[in-house]
Amino acid sequence: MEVGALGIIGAIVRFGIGAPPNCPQPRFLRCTTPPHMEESAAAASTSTVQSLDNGDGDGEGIQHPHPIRRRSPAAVHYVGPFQFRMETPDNTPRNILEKIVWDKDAQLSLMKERKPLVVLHKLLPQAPPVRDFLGALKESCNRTGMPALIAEVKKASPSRGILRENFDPVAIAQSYEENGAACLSVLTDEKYFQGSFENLHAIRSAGIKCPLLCKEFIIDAWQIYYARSKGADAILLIAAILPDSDIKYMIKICKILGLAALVEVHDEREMDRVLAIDGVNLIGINNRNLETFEVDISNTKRLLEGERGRIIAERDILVVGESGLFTPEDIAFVQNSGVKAVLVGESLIKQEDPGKAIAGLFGKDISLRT
Ligand SMILES: O=P(O)(O)OC[C@@H](O)[C@@H](O)c1c[nH]c2ccccc12
Repeated sequence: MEVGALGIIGAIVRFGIGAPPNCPQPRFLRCTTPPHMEESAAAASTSTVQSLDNGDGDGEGIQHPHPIRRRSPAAVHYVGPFQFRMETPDNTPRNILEKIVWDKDAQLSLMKERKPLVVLHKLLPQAPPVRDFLGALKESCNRTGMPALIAEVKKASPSRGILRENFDPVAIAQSYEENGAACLSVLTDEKYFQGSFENLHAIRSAGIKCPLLCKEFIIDAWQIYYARSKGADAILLIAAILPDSDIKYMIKICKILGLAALVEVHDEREMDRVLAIDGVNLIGINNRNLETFEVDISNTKRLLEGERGRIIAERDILVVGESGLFTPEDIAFVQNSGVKAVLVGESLIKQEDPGKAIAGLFGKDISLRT
């Protein structure tokens, strides 16, 4: 029952009430330990439950500070026969990325109930064999002398709305492949990007040879197994939403499953965190700030300058320039900054034939026909 009376709320805020049974708990990140990972995860001390900032702003309790919080449930307050939830800064998402992650958390609980990890694990032998995502990027880059293309199958986005009304994911994927894409990225988030795991599965089942990146907001190891069961060859790990320990742990799972992990960063701080993690061989620099949607392609250049660029070259890490690439000049700009691959959605998907648009974007035909 809703209580509109500000007076009551004011009184509660002022005087407080006894903590109800489900009062907000300290926030936790939860990461499921798959059955066969238990030992190695423990051995590597990549703990499966990490505490975050306790919220008082003094940094105490921070193990892996990052700005995206997990949802803490709104406290239910009781005033006589009334019951209501109070909106507080703790249970209201601060930006779109946080909202996406909180919604994902809720959806995931349902999906995991329907298909627990032990069940999912048993389905994996039936999944199509993994393809070499990183190898395909390197091969394409060597062949064309230009950044390899990861072309994105993307119907909509929260910043741009619907990008393409007449959306046939398999036809788009085929056209991308014929016209020189090295790999494909398939959005699977339904609520904000109108993607689906069915699209990923359909593309994989249609005989597409390009390795597939499952473009998802991964916050739980369960999703990696699910992506593999639907035919993914690579997954995305977004540094802005994952603590270092989860990134390390998830990279290990990817290794076991033979998947490539594209670790996405947006700023220097995230880049430095990721460079401190062993086993990272594929980094994406997102030119779009996922919290504000601002796009600036010079972000790619900035993050590859100086010491960071040197470390990346020394370790032979392949870097992908992501988002906001529209012209051959944009491609040349990120190539000169040091990327060996680009991830492109909007500028291709909006064209009548997204595959044919590739030659326009690169300023030349990069298909195998040449
Ligand atoms: O459509 P664009 O501007 O070409 O961007 C593609 C891709 O980089 C973008 O979709 C993306 C990059 N990282 C993400 C993380 C989640 C969702 C989407 C993304």
